[in-house]
Amino acid sequence: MAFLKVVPLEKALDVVNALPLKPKTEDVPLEEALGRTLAEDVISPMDVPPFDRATVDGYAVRAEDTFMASEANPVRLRVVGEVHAGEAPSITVGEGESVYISTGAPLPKGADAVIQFEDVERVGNEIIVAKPAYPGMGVMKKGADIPKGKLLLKKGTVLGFKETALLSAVGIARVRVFRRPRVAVISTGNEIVLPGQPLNAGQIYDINGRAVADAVREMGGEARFLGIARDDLESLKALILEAVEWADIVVLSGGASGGMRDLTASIISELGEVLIHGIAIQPGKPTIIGVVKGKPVFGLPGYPTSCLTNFTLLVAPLLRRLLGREGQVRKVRARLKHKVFSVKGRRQFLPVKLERDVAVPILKGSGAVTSFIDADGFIEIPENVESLDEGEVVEVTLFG
Ligand SMILES: Nc1nc2c(c(=O)[nH]1)N[C@H]1C(S)=C(S)[C@@H](COP(=O)(O)OP(=O)(O)OC[C@H]3O[C@@H](n4cnc5c(N)ncnc54)[C@H](O)[C@@H]3O)O[C@H]1N2
Ligand code: MOO
Repeated sequence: MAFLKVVPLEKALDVVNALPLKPKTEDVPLEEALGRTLAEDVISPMDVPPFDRATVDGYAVRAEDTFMASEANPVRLRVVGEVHAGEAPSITVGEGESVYISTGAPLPKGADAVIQFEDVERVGNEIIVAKPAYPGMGVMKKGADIPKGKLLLKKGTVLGFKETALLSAVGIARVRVFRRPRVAVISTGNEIVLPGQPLNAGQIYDINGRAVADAVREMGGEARFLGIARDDLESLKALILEAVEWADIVVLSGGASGGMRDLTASIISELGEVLIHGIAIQPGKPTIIGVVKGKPVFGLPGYPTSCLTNFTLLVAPLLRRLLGREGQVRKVRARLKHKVFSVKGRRQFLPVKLERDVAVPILKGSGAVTSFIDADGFIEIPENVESLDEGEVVEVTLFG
């Protein structure tokens, strides 16, 4: 077991990458697919529209019958029937004929255009056409919207309302998606109280429990907040054991004082194995990565900004792997608003706010929750770099 034997971030990421977690997939009904990630490409099984369809209410005609039509010499066409949306017309439009058609109805055989009713004069059983129609006028061709066989959505796509609309259009009722990774979340500390309860002297509200659980949900995972473990061995042990029964990943945060971090680490090593205890990063040095009953258990620092930065660095990649979204990290380039100094020997992840293409460093420190909340992302300052200059181009990794 490695008690606070600080390792470089690369080593910690290697350990995370080597964790034996594989994405699982499941079929879900379309009405439950919103926010899920596609586990396979979706090809259109049909043409949309499935038939040549009138786009206006009017008269289906053979365009060539109207080519000579003009105000001076209008063409008269006999109306030989009607076709409405939802019907399958058996009627055929012959030379000199037309059929009344409503928007959305299939074009009858023989016809190749629809003239909207405003543009003709109906006299008894005839229409008077004073302007030529052209083939395809007033018609949406079969497959013009979505052709059969088209690649509609790629594996790894997160389904939003546009995507579920597209799936509806082609009649797909079930989709294969990645199973939501299950993350159990535990806060620790005698001073931590759930919002809604009164604060006694020395107490503060739990931020990390809510934040980690909701970050997991926002990413598409399933989170269960198991509560706050008091700083005693048995209470924490019981919660970790409960967590590994259900979860794919367990995330703990905090623990009053350095002593508690050791307590968390010794419980993990008693129940399983501690793989990492201490990473040369700022914030987030006192981070633990362990395994209990085959499930990864992360012990993140108590400071909310440290906790959430390390969630982003270590836990989020694992969630992306399970969600089939590897590599979907958004980065932008920006210019640093002013000079900043860094901690030597630790790689620093400095929260920044973006104002157009300018990155404004947030210097409240990891003890402030607003360091994280006000930030749009963070910049990375290598261990051997002590400062970055005003105007320097930096790469900002965006949160969320
Ligand atoms: N002597 C030293 N003290 C500290 C050092 C150090 O190097 N030497 N490092 C500081 C840094 S950096 C961090 S990060 C923290 C890490 O401490 P722990 O991970 O053991 O966490 P705690 O001590 O429990 O908590 C730190 C801080 O965060 C608050 N906290 C904890 N959990 C929550 C929660 N769920 N929601 C909101 N806030 C939480 C807790 O009350 C503490 O104020 O250690 C520093 N000290
Ligand atoms: O290690 Mo603490 O997480 O620097 O803020």
